[in-house]
Formats: sequence, structure tokens, C-alpha cells
Amino acid sequence: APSTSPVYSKTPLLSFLERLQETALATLGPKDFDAKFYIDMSLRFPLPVVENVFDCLPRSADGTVSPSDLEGFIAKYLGAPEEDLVVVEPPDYVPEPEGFLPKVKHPAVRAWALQVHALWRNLSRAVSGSVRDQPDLHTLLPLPERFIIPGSRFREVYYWDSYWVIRGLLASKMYETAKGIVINLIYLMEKYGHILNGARSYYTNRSQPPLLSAMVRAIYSCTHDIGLVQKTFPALLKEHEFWNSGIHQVVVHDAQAESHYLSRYYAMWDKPRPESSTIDKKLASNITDGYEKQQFYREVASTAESGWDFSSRWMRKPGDIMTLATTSILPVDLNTYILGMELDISFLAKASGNHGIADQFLEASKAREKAIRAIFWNEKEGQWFDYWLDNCSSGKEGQNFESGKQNQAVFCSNFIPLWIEPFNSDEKLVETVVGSLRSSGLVLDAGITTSLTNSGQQWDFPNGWPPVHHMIVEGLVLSGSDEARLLAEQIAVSWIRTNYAVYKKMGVMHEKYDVKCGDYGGGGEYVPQTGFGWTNGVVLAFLEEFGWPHDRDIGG
Ligand SMILES: OC[C@H]1O[C@H](O[C@H]2O[C@H](CO)[C@@H](O)[C@H](O)[C@H]2O)[C@H](O)[C@@H](O)[C@@H]1O
Repeated sequence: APSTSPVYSKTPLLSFLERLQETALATLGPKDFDAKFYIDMSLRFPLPVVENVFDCLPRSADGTVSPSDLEGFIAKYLGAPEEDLVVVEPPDYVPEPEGFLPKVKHPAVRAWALQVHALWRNLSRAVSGSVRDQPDLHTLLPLPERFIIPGSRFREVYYWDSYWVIRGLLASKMYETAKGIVINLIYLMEKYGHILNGARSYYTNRSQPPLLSAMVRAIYSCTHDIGLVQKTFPALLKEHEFWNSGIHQVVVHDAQAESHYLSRYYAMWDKPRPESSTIDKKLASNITDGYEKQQFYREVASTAESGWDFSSRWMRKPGDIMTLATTSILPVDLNTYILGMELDISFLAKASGNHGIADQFLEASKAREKAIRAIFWNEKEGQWFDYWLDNCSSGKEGQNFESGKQNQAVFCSNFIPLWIEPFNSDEKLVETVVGSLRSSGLVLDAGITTSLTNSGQQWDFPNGWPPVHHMIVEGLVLSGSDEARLLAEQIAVSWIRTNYAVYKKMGVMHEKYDVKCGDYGGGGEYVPQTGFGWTNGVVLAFLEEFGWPHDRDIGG
């Protein structure tokens, strides 16, 4: 049966660059090969001209081109990925902003924090004039404002990364740069109807964890810029609709026959991800049935939408990537973000004097809070579990809740609801969750591990990720409980020490860390990346919250 779920169409440019990617792998071999590099190239001439020359390159019987012919072709007809971007000096950057991290007293930590702050200059970009004038020649999308990239192979804006970039920029007092990022995300929302995974044409088929409202609220609480709130409002409403309609919405009826409306990840794509096309095709090469193949590709893209690509969390058989089933899972964290979105919209509407919308979204948040308690919360285990759906593509008809369908494996996402007010203000619940987090096995000497399963995927043991550390630590702090704050500080201190030790050893900030060894993280489909937007943001946010006294050892 053909897939009936929505699918975006692929542009001719992407199809061509995918062919180039395949040829490059066949010709140059797997050593140092990064599939994304080729899809990030731009054309120096119109596509028909470039494609015609490419098709006429001499090929051997197995279809490969000689390395020198391929390199000659690339040099003449294609632009290197970074040529799409201009390195720009952020106008609101100063080497030591007034009021910067007042609680950081330790000289070595302060010096390092200033170096991390200075990294915003290395990661600041705008799109080149050519991307704006001839968008058809580029996969990079023509964003209107300057932006901060994560770093290394991630040369474009990423959606959920931007939240922690913004939190760091706020600690760095770079308010205008932070606002520019939000304006860019609004542009994507207006143009595509949802905020893309990243600002490339190959990311149009999916979103990422939705945190626009959290970004706006964070900026508003530092700047009181109500103009920005008003500008963002239509995008916030559209985003809420995107996650609460169509294929993203699922109904679950509880034992009292009450219906709960929850959301899931579901990419509008059933082909290999263009940025990893060679990898996806190889993975799917043993699937002979056409529909099953499409379904596998959809699960892969939906997992990328979750931001956790890849993890045993999404696999029916933990460790076996062929069993990805992300569209059959109601994720705790996604629904937590949407609850946060509803509360943020209500708060921001009130701040703009729009009491009708404020009330409407407060109501929506109450329904979702109830749904999260009913479907995800497990009193005995003291955490919130993802929920397995029956195998179906439409969530509209509804499914009956069965407690056995909670996925009781331990993931750090099981503690993300603590980030949001209705949960972190519930004293009894916080006490239970603090206890279960402490005994979960997730809190290690160098940080919080993503899961307890070593699958070789990057969103699993022993990797710890900056965004998760921040949400859990901030949730514990917001609870106001002394015990929770102690745990929060313990986690933040060990995470900062890990980041510092690796920086001292290698001179760079990493995308993720191995929290078993206190080293940089690995696994997954690309080599360890440095830069790094959200890592820097979380370090600065933690140092702002907890400071670093003179007499606290930093190690390294
Ligand atoms: O190229 C493979 C995948 O890379 C991205 O995912 C990872 O990096 C992102 C940027 O830091 C981050 O947002 C995500 O959580 C990481 O897993 C990209 O987002 C994926 O869509 C892409 O397939």
C-alpha cells in the first residue's frame, strides 16, 4: 500500500546534490566522507548547465568517475559549503560586558567563561548576497537577519539549538543578536507553515522540538521588548496549530473515558534524508517491500524531528536502528514543550493586553497538564514515561490507555516535565522525582547520561547533552526546594568541570560529552563536532545561575 501520509516534494537541486553525494562516496571512498558536505554545496551556474556537465563526465563500468575528474568538476561548477555564508561581527558583542557573570569569582573559570563568550564571534554568520539573489542555486535558505550557527558541519541555524544559544546570548548581554534569531525563525514559520529543523531546503519536511515561545519569553524577561512579543505572536499561534492538528495529534482515552489530546513527531517525508542520503539508503538496502522502505525512511526523518537522532528510545528493539518507530510513540518531552508553549503564549498574551488569548491558552495548558499526568506519569517509578501507540498512521480515532504501554526504560527525557511550572511547583511531586532521578543511574560523575543503553547511537549512554542538562537543572532550581537545588548544583558543577577539562585539553567546546569518562562524546553517524552553540549557551547560563567561588576546584 502506498503511504497516505503527507510528503513534501524534493527540489531538483536536492536530487542533483544527492547524486553528487553518491558519486563522491563511490569515487573518494568512505574515509573522511561526510554526506552533508555535498548537499551543502551551491551551484556556480544554473542547474541544467551543471547537471549536463556532471552527466557527461567519463564513467567506468561501475558508474564511478575518476577522482581528478570529480575534483575538477567540483572546483569549477560548485561552491564550497561555507561560501554561502558571511562571517559577521555581532554589533552587540564586547569582550567583557558590564554585569557579566557576577558570581564567577574564580580567576581561571572567569578567564574561560570570557573565552566561551568570545566564541559568539566565531559562530556569527549572515547569508551571502548570492543566497539572497539566486536562492535556486543554494540549499541554504535566505534568512533575513544575522544568526549563530552550532559550528563545524552545522553551518546553518538549527531550531531547538537556538533556545540555548539565546540563553547564552542573554548571559552575554547580546540582546540584539538574540532577537535576530527569533526574527529568522518567524520568517521560516511564515514561509513554510512550521519552523524547520534547520535553515536548509532539505529540512523543510520536518520541524524540531518547538521552543520558539520559550525563546521569546526568555528574551522578554531580560528586555521587556513587547514589540518583539507582538511580532512573534502570529507565528506562536501557527506553531501551536501545527503541533495540534493533522498527523501530529493523537487522542488517547483514559479509563474514565476522558479524551486526552497529545502530540507526536511525524516528518512529512518518506525518502532518505538528503543530508544523509547515502547512509539511509545503505540502512534500508535490505528492505525489499516499497511501502516498508518508505515507512522506514519516515521513521528516520521523524526521529531527526525529535532532535534525538538517534537513540534506543525510538527503537522497538533497543539497539536495532531498523526497528525505529518514532511515529508510534507519544514523547514526554515534546508534550512538555507544548505545555510550556501554552503557558508562554498565555503569559505573553497577558503582557500584550490580550486577555482572551491568555485565558484560552491557560485552559489549553490545563488540559495538557492533565493529559501528561494521565498518560505519562508513573507514580510508582516517580517519573514520566513515553507512551507506545498502537500501530496506526492516523491518531484521530483515538486509542484506549493501557499502563503497560508506558515505555519504562530509563531516559533523561523522563525527567524533562520538571522544567515546566505546574510540575516544578508541586512540592510532593518534586520530592518524588528528585528521589527517582538520584537513583535512576542517569546521574554520573561527569554529568547526566542520556540513557542506560549503549547502542552506539549518539543520543544514548554514555553521552550527555547540553540541552537536557539545562532543562533538568533549571527545573530543579525553579522548584524552590533546597534538596532539588543541591542536586541541580551538583549536576551543573560536574557538567561545567567536564566542559572545562575537555576545553583545556583540546581548546574547543564540543557538541556533547561522554559523561562516564568526562571526555568529548562520540557515536552516531558523524564525527564529534565542535563550536558549539548550545554547549556554550548552557555553560554561560549555568555560570550565571550558580557562579563559581574562588575556593571551588575546577579541575582540568
Ligand atoms: O546530519 C544528521 C542530523 O544532524 C542534526 O542532528 C544533530 O545536530 C543538530 C544540530 O546541533 C541537533 O539539533 C540535533 O539534536 C542533533 O541530533 C540534524 O538536526 C538532523 O536533522 C540531521 O539529520
